[in-house]
Amino acid sequence: MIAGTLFIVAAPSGAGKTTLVGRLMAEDPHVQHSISYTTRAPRAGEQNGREYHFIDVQQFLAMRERGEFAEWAEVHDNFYGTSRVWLEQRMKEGCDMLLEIDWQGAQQMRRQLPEAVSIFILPPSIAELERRLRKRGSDSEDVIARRVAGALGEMRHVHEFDFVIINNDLDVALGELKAAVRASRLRFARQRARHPDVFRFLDQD
Ligand SMILES: Nc1nc2c(ncn2[C@@H]2O[C@H](COP(=O)(O)OP(=O)(O)O)[C@@H](O)[C@H]2O)c(=O)[nH]1
Ligand SMILES: Nc1ncnc2c1ncn2[C@@H]1O[C@H](COP(=O)(O)OP(=O)(O)O)[C@@H](O)[C@H]1O
Repeated sequence: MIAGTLFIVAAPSGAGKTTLVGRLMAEDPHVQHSISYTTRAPRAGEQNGREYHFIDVQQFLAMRERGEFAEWAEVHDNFYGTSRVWLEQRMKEGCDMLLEIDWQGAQQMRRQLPEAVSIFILPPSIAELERRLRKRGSDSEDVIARRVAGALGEMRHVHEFDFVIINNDLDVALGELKAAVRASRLRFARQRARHPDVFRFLDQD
């Protein structure tokens, strides 16, 4: 059976995960980014089907009801979810998949695929996190305040992750992310050879 590795990247809003993942994808053609569904409004410059599939709450709840999400969560008053069909299809084809999801989604994915590799990105400090959210210029003051207030609660889940990367210097953090991906691929290939039964998630129809 051919199966890819599942990478989960989580971080508080503003830590730099989108920037880091974007750089990783540009350099590593073997990893595919799953495009989540969200009820959040698109930011300036975001395109439907590129950063996210933007849908309304009714559509999201209907998809959730039909079991179409491999995982979903409510984060900062918006719903986010990963398409189950898309994820399973790509992984069965042998693609390495990367999910940029929050800690709640990470917990749900680990229950289904304990071999998933999870990476948590930390900002150097809360003050720097706030500066980065301001610098990004995509959110109102009210939204920034809510994201900063939520960051500590999200960071309490850091110990649940396999790798922790502090995104202080971007190039250093990218190097660590690439090293984590490389190490996990090797470990995953060895595990898969020894314990094919643990990949039952990929065998479900
Ligand atoms: N559980 C889950 N969380 C998601 C998903 N997509 C995005 N998120 C998380 O939702 C949070 C907010 O994302 P977003 O609105 O894009 O803001 P940003 O993190 O500041 O770029 C982040 O923690 C994301 O990782 C998803 O499909 N599932
Ligand atoms: N290492 C870094 N040093 C300084 N600024 C950074 C760094 N990494 C990301 N940023 C900037 O911080 C802001 C938030 O980054 P982003 O990738 O959107 O975060 P997230 O996806 O985690 O919310 C962006 O303006 C980005 O350019």
